[in-house]
Amino acid sequence: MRLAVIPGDGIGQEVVAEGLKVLREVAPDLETTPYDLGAARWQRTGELLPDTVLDELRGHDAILLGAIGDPSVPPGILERGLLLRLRFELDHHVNLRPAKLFDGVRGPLTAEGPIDMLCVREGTEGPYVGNGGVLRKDTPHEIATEVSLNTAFGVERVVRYAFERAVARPRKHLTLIHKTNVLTHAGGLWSRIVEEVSAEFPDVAVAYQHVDAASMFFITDPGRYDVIVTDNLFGDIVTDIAAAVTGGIGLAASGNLDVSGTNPSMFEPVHGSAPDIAGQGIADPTATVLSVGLLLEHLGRAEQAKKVNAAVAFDLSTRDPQQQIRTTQVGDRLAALASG
Ligand SMILES: NC(=O)c1ccc[n+]([C@@H]2O[C@H](COP(=O)([O-])OP(=O)(O)OC[C@H]3O[C@@H](n4cnc5c(N)ncnc54)[C@H](O)[C@@H]3O)[C@@H](O)[C@H]2O)c1
Ligand SMILES: CC(C)[C@H](C(=O)O)[C@@H](O)C(=O)O
Ligand SMILES: [Mg+2]
Repeated sequence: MRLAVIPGDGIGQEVVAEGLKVLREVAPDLETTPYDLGAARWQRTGELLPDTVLDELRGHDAILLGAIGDPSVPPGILERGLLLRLRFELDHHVNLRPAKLFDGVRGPLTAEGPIDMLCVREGTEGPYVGNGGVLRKDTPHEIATEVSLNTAFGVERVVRYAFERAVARPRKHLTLIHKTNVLTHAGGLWSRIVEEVSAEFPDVAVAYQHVDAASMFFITDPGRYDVIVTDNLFGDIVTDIAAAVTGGIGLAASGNLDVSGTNPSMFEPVHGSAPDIAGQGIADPTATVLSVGLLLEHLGRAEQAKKVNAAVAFDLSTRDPQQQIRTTQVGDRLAALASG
């Protein structure tokens, strides 16, 4: 099996090195090919994602990505031209983001009790599609639009995936998060499709919350959530909140999935390139290592994934929260634990 590796920018480089350390311990047969994509390549050559590289990536079984984005590049160039282009071209319609409070991890909340949610964020539509523009530029009457695109096809496939995940979990509970009281066109489509698909999953209890109220409950009562399904932008925002309440963005893993299996799925930490700490060796690589766990699970290597997840769970249960993270030390420890 072949894995493409895109370390990308900032701490992406640092955390991917540690993710690979762990991967090599549990899956030494996985062949890895590094790809130099990101700010440095763009600065050097003006290239973001050449078509030839995209074609090569398609030939892999999966992709591991660190982070994309750099302060030296105007906002959006790398994010849209590289990261989102990968997600769109490879039809990563499910952006899967688990958020679990591991034993031994103290979140910032006073609320007690387990947190174990699985956010199914739509990945190829919504306001992310670039459907907009600017009129009367540089006048006092400038108008900017960013229109959210929601197709019945796109919503149905992500909603169906969320139900399939929910029915396989003990609580069998699914929450749709949207803003149907204001975004009535898109919200109406999402609500209707959830209702329709729910008829095929009578064992799954369905709840609905507006995204503003949900953002509050993520902090006051996160234990109420099991599986969540939501659109691309709401999903981006609530998964950073979910990460914060489960110990921080350094622990949050994700998978961008083409559920049909036509294209390679891509696994990455939820966090970005963190320019504020890049190069200091203090980024937590755990989110990347957990993303490696998701990747192995996706490739049907459940035993190897279990080793990775168990290594993280043990390490987190024994970490001293007062001690400053050293990226390479965490990676070394996780690799040693995973190999045992
Ligand atoms: N998937 C991605 O590649 C991705 C995701 C988010 C942001 N970005 C990009 O990254 C750049 C920076 O964005 P941002 O600052 O809004 O978000 P960010 O996630 O990079 O950083 C937010 C905060 O979290 C901290 N942080 C992030 N990851 C950490 C880790 N592993 N360990 C410890 N602390 C960590 C950072 O130091 C920072 O204080 C931007 O260019 C943005 O577009 C990329
Ligand atoms: C960098 C950006 C395009 C990306 C997103 O919004 O999806 C990031 O915030 C994420 O969560 O992966
Ligand atoms: Mg985000």
